[in-house]
Amino acid sequence: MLTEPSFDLYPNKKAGLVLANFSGGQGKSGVEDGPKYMLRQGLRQDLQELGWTTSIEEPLASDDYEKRKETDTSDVWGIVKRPQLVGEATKQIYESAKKVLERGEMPVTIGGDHSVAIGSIAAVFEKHPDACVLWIDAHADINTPSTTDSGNLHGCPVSFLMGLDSENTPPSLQWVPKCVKPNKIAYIGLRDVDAGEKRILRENHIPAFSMYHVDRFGLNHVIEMALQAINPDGDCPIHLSYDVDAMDPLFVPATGTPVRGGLTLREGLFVAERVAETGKLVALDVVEVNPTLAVHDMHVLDTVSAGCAVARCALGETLL
Ligand SMILES: NC(=[NH2+])NCCC[C@H](N)C(=O)O
Ligand SMILES: [Mn+2]
Ligand SMILES: [Mn+2]
Repeated sequence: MLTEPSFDLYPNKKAGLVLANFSGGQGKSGVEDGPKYMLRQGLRQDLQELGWTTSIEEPLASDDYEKRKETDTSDVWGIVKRPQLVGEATKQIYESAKKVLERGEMPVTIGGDHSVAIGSIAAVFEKHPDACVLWIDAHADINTPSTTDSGNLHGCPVSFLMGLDSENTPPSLQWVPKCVKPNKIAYIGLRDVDAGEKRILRENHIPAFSMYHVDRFGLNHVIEMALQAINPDGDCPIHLSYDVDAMDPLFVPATGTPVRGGLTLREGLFVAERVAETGKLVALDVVEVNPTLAVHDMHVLDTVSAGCAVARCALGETLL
């Protein structure tokens, strides 16, 4: 018995694909090609077959961010790499996601590295201040400019959205609204969390479920606990920010920071299906697909298909 998912916020089933072809939040190139590969894999047709009308936004089309990433070596702020580039790109993504929301469409942001969620989440909270975030990831991405070891901003988006350590926010990211409260974000899939991040999670009492919790309680129960923590009455819009590295590299090999011991492909899709079932999905990010890092074609296909499947499941694909 399968229930046809309803999408309370989008009764007309309209979605806007925000192509966030951006790699500046980390060092490796190739993740900017995620959107291109996922579209080539048929993502747009897939969603249309599920009954969604889709539009496309290309917020980064007017500037060559990849070129600037290669050439502008002066874009640093202490240890933080490319704050100017990330600040500008995420602002563009924010503007596009806002347009999509204003048209009554669901922003489906296709990365790109996970820094792009700064833009999509900022836009969602502006329109829906009561929203909550489910962050599916091997990583917490909650480093601040003071705690980051890598200086990569894809490891920091949550800290900016929460306004943590805001006196150390690079000027180019000071536009980011401090919109996410600690009881409005939950994590599932964590297994590579930096020491400073663990401290932040603990001090702010952020509900964070690692792979240990998935094994201890089972994924179904973990999802219920996560939703209960951030959305106890079940009536808040849910932003699903999905880093494909939450799934095990066996299933999703072509990603920049793979960590073994992750969710199976089925578990990864179940999370998205369960969120669809709530009827409260307000926005989706699918990030960190990096086709360049595949060592053979099968890796590309596995990773890109997994990313597309996450989007289909979140937007209501059922297993009839
Ligand atoms: N979105 C990601 N894949 N993030 C990985 C972050 C890794 C590490 N914690 C860092 O700060 O650099
Ligand atoms: Mn990750
Ligand atoms: Mn991430």
